[in-house]
Amino acid sequence: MNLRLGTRRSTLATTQSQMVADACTERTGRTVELVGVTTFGDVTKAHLAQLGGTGVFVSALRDKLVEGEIDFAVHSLKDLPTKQDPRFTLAALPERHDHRDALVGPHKFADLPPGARVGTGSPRRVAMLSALRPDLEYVPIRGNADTRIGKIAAGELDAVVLATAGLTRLGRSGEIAQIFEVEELLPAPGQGALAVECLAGRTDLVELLGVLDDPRTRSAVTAERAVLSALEAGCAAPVGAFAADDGHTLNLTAVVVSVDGREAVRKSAAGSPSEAAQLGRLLAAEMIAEGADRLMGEQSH
Ligand SMILES: NCc1[nH]cc(CCC(=O)O)c1CC(=O)O
Repeated sequence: MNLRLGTRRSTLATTQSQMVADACTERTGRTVELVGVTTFGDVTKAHLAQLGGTGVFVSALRDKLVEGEIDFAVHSLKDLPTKQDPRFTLAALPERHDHRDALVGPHKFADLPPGARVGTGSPRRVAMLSALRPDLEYVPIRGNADTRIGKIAAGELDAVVLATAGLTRLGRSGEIAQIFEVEELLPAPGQGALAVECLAGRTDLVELLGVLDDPRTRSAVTAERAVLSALEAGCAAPVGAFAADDGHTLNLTAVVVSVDGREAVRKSAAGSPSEAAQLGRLLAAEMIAEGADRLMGEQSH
């Protein structure tokens, strides 16, 4: 019997889901059918920061898992709330794509003239880019990559900032003017990684889908998300984190930035990949001791 894979209907989401479906068929021999699901995040026009950013793209897919209308779902990991929901399990975290953020538009970031308009819906991107170029105008935008990039041609914006992974999956990496290095712009925790989720009780599926899991991706994003969770920050908070697992050591860096980009608490730590969650929690505790929660607190009201 076909496996039913639930996916948001955006081009990026269906492209990502089809990639997972193809890998699943290739490795298990099972046929996978994509089932489109509309989520609240897809239909609301509100800015993510107003929505809190967490779960608006996820809950409708999870409802379909519970109702048995789909067997598993593919999310962008960075859209998945860090709060554990015991009904579900991450059966696989496939090998991560590029984790970095990209600038789309005719100019490199340093060449944008003062006052140039840069479109992004992410408080994290605004805070970190403001630290580099406080003289630019950061414009909140919503919608899919096509809509956002279209605003440049329409003359509404001079540039937009999007995830490299999303652009690459959409076949639009040719439009990237610059990829920001993590030293300039630390990515969202889990950015570039996909999450293959099913009901925790479906042990048959957990085992079958486990063939798609990449252990180094899992340890890295586990540490990144542990930082986010320990800071009690949502997906829309100005928190960046990136970890790399070379097979022996997990190297983690995280930052909390004030909205205006003027203050930041940035720290790094290294540890065993098998203790990724603890590494993230310990680093978050050190960051809070250095005032990260004060910066976080400023966001909350
Ligand atoms: N809801 C936004 C979102 N969620 C995941 C991605 C990119 C793909 C990824 O991180 O895997 C994006 C778009 C963006 O940040 O440009």
